[in-house]
Amino acid sequence: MNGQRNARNRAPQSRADKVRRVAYLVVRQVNAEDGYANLALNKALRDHRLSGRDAAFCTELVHGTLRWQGTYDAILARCVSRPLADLDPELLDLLRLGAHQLLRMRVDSYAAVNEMVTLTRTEVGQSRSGLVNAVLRKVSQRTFDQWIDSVAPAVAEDVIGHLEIARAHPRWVIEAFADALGVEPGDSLAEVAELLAADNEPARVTLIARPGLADLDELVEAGATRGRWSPYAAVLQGGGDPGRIGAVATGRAGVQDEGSQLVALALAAAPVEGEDKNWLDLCAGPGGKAALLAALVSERDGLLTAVEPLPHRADLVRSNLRAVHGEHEVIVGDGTEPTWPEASFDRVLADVPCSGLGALRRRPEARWRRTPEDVAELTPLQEQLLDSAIRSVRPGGLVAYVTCSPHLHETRGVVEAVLERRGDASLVDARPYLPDVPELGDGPDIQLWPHRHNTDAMYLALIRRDR
Ligand SMILES: C[S@@+](CC[C@H](N)C(=O)[O-])C[C@H]1O[C@@H](n2cnc3c(N)ncnc32)[C@H](O)[C@@H]1O
Repeated sequence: MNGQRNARNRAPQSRADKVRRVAYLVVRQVNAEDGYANLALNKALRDHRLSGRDAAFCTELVHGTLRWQGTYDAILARCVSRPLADLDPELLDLLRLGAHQLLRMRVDSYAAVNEMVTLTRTEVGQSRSGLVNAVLRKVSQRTFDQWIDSVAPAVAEDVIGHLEIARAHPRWVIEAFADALGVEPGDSLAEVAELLAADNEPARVTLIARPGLADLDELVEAGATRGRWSPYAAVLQGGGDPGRIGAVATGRAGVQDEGSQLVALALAAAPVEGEDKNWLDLCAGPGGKAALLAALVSERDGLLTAVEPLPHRADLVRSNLRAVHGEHEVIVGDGTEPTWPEASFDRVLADVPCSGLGALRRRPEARWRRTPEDVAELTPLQEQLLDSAIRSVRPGGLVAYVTCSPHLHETRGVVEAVLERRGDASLVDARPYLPDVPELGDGPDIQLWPHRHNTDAMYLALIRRDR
């Protein structure tokens, strides 16, 4: 134990050593404490003052290792003589980091093995470095594709089992995606495979020039390129810190996936008869869609009410709304227990808490952490929130039910159950309100996809309250 503590205090040898050590500490934190990779990584980059190429290398190490964890575990299981569950978790994370460098990064094998052996020595002790050396040397003897051929089931025997390893997604997630894409038993899974590949690419940083507050040209001048369908979207090619752009720093612009912009724009574009000044965002935190809706309703001389139960997320909503004209209200409260009279609003957004299976590009660890039970636990709340949204809208008004998950239990399952139970609201075809966006499906609802639209897999159902 003392040896370990002393070893930990030893200063890392070189720059590359230092970056690998930071990546190891982040992966450890994520796996040991159920941490969020993005939060832990950003903090570590700041604390250790890593920037530029070092930050990029560290990010790829952390994100890649976590994203491909299931695949690396299948490969490592072939290279370690005992069950992986019997290894110290620290050692397993070091091996995963080594496997990622050897199989999916252009790191020289000799350097990758040596650096990981040195890191093992300083982080867990000399006695384990021999095992890391031996295992990583075995890993380095094959390419990624050769390992997949060796450890994944053959496509002809078990195509989902093959994708599970070759594309690093749990079986239940692949099955849920296949269902949502309408794949029938016996159909090809080629499109599912495309989707899984898209999930393994980091998402681009997309910005929004909030309507009436910032001009898209401002973002373009700062190096972004125009989005494809949202008139307010711009993509920061090559990433970079959006906070350096003045319009983002002041809240006139923000960071928001184009899919997230599109579903809010569809809600705003669909016609309602009569007054159109009171809009509600029932699940508002952190406030990306709230800021867009508030900017749009301000242009109609109306106001947005935003509801969020978690105080720190309600603060984020306030911050996102800070540049928008008008006295928009943020209520810290539970959307299932309205403090406002029934039928108070002309338009309501219910962007409900969900499994997030549509945003796996952004959260590298999430796919291994989520379970089918999470989905089952969320659907009653999703139904209550949709029910509350319909109660809150006036007859003739519109509700947008939105998830960043394509899982059918969270999307159509919830909508069908609530509409059937209530009997006073009906689906509106949402597709005409995103006229330029291709491949929206058979309607009346809309499902966006990373592999088709290069957005998160956002789902939208537009619902009109009939009476
Ligand atoms: C998918 S996020 C919303 C994202 C947001 N619309 C945006 O674009 O930034 C769902 C939000 O619902 C909140 N939430 C959870 N339970 C809720 C409840 N009972 N009523 C209202 N909001 C709830 C969560 O805290 C979370 O902030």
